[in-house]
Amino acid sequence: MSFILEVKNLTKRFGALKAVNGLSFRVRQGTISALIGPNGSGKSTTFNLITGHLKPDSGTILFEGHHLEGLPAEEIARLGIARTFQTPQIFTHLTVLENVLLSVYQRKRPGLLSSLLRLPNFFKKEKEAQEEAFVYLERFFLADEAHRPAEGLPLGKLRHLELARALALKPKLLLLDEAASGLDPREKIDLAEALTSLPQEGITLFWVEHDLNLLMEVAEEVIVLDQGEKIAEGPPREIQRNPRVIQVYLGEEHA
Ligand SMILES: Nc1ncnc2c1ncn2[C@@H]1O[C@H](COP(=O)(O)OP(=O)(O)OP(=O)(O)O)[C@@H](O)[C@H]1O
Repeated sequence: MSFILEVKNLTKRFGALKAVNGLSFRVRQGTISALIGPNGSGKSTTFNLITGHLKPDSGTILFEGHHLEGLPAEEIARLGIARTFQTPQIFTHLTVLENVLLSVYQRKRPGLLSSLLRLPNFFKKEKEAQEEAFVYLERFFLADEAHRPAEGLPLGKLRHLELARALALKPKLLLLDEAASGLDPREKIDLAEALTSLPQEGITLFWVEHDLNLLMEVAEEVIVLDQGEKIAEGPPREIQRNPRVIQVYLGEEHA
């Protein structure tokens, strides 16, 4: 199996702090891989470097052989990387359906002229886009809420909506930044069920999550960070009994 993402010697400093320090790892295509570590260990910074929201000081990031370092976030998204955020990024003044439609349009980029003139082709494309958006809404249990404003949705629904938006971009790699945070146990199970089938559809998941029990259930490979450095990597069963990982997490509990 090939690697969809290869990170080598990645470093990001904020002043004197090395938030990510000489980090190297690879993510296999078609898997669920997890990135874990205590608070402040560099997980979100790593995600931000991969998606172009931050520029690395040094190191390389290869996505399907393309160098990502230095590329703008929009270009990286176009190559096939989508993400979700710790705080869901939703257009609250738009309806649930419109939020997902934006992603569908972003991918399809219908001809501007045909949209402006509302040519017959425009209405056909509009209908197709709506049908497509509903596929994602149904997948994340949002079809009944399609026409209500996103504002006021409970957190669980907002997380689902953000996932629907991300998947409507048809990414090859989806980075999940605490997608289960704030969800109740039932919602977490629904979320895990909706996400674990994605690798069979060719979508690779790279997942940061504080709920380690959830990740250990779904991930095939786990990378562990501490103070910006990789301290362990391997299948969940090995990671759970790795003395260094246990020490770091015990240290966090007693902090
Ligand atoms: N924009 C920034 N400016 C300055 N320091 C930052 C910035 N972003 C992150 N940091 C610092 O870099 C370190 C790594 O932060 P990061 O958010 O990547 O960790 P994390 O593992 O995602 O943490 P958490 O689990 O709490 O979300 C922390 O010490 C943090 O305070």
